[in-house]
Amino acid sequence: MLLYRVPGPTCFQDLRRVGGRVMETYLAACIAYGIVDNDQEVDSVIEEAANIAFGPAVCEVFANMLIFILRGNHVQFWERHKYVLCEDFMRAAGVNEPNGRIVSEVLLELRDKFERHGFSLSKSFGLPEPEPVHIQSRISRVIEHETGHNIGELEAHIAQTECLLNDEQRVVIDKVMTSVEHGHGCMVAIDASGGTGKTFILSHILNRVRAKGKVALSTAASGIAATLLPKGVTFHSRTKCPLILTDESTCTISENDTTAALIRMTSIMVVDEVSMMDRRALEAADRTFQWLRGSEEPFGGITMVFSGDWRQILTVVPHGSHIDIVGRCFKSSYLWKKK
Ligand SMILES: Nc1ncnc2c1ncn2[C@@H]1O[C@H](COP(=O)(O)OP(=O)(O)OP(=O)(O)O)[C@@H](O)[C@H]1O
Repeated sequence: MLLYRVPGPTCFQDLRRVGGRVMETYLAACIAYGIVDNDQEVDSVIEEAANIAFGPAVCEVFANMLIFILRGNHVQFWERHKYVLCEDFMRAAGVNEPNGRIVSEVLLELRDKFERHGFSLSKSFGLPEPEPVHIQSRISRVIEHETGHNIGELEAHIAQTECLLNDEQRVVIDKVMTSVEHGHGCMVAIDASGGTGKTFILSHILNRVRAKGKVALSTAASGIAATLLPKGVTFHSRTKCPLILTDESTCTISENDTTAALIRMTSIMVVDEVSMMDRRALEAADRTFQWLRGSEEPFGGITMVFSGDWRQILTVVPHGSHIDIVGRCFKSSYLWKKK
């Protein structure tokens, strides 16, 4: 709303500037401009969101309200909208009233969103923390998703692709499997032209590691690339890597959350289309994994497989020169010098 009203803002503070005075909140700026009448408008945003979106998306709107708009009255705001936030989770669980588990599910959802921006449920907003028993059950579900594979199906798939592999593909797979089996924590990069079988190799490796009962995380730089990998998700979603990066960034994973538990159990992580990624995202993951796993090895000793084609799209650096773009690519990361 403010972007429509404020001409030529160059920073977020400009959006809150009304007649030379910087208002404390975006809501106060909206009220001063007469765009919204009062706090009730904020309530109606949540109600409107609940009519057109589902659970996690409504939680996203609620979290953004707390982070960017509301100043104070967070607990009352939570109490007023708790039921609406729980509705979708209640439907999924087949219950009519929000119970402890449902409320904890919503709080966990909100906690993830707050942590992405460096906030916490209780310290920043005074909201209750999810009950430990429900945190544990969520951890078990996520871990079950990453470990509960149909071994028979995996083995059949491995047998089918094993005989198709060419010599070059076998060299890469052997190197990676040796690292996983002996816990070497190697960093392996596959750089080859489009259509030469990079994703094919990654899928084969993932299947082989999973068939051995180990945790193999499959990620890619983009959502589309992630759909081509078995149980693939985006790198940002799996590692909770921030969107705005600096050379000191870390991922917003807290010591006791679900992702932390999963990272500690992980033997291998693959990252497809790495050529499109900002090296600082991978360096943030490196720092975070080292801390979570208490190891100074790159990525805390997890075997990492990076795949990409540097002849295709590279990292986007707005208004950047060739030197800036090359400097942001993962090829320029200090991580390669360490290993
Ligand atoms: N050894 C192989 N035997 C049979 N088919 C293969 C082999 N290696 C790759 N393929 C097939 O080749 C096609 C292209 O492979 P793939 O998608 O893995 O390439 P890619 O290098 O990841 O491409 P891009 O860079 O465009 O993502 C796929 O259909 C894959 O199944």
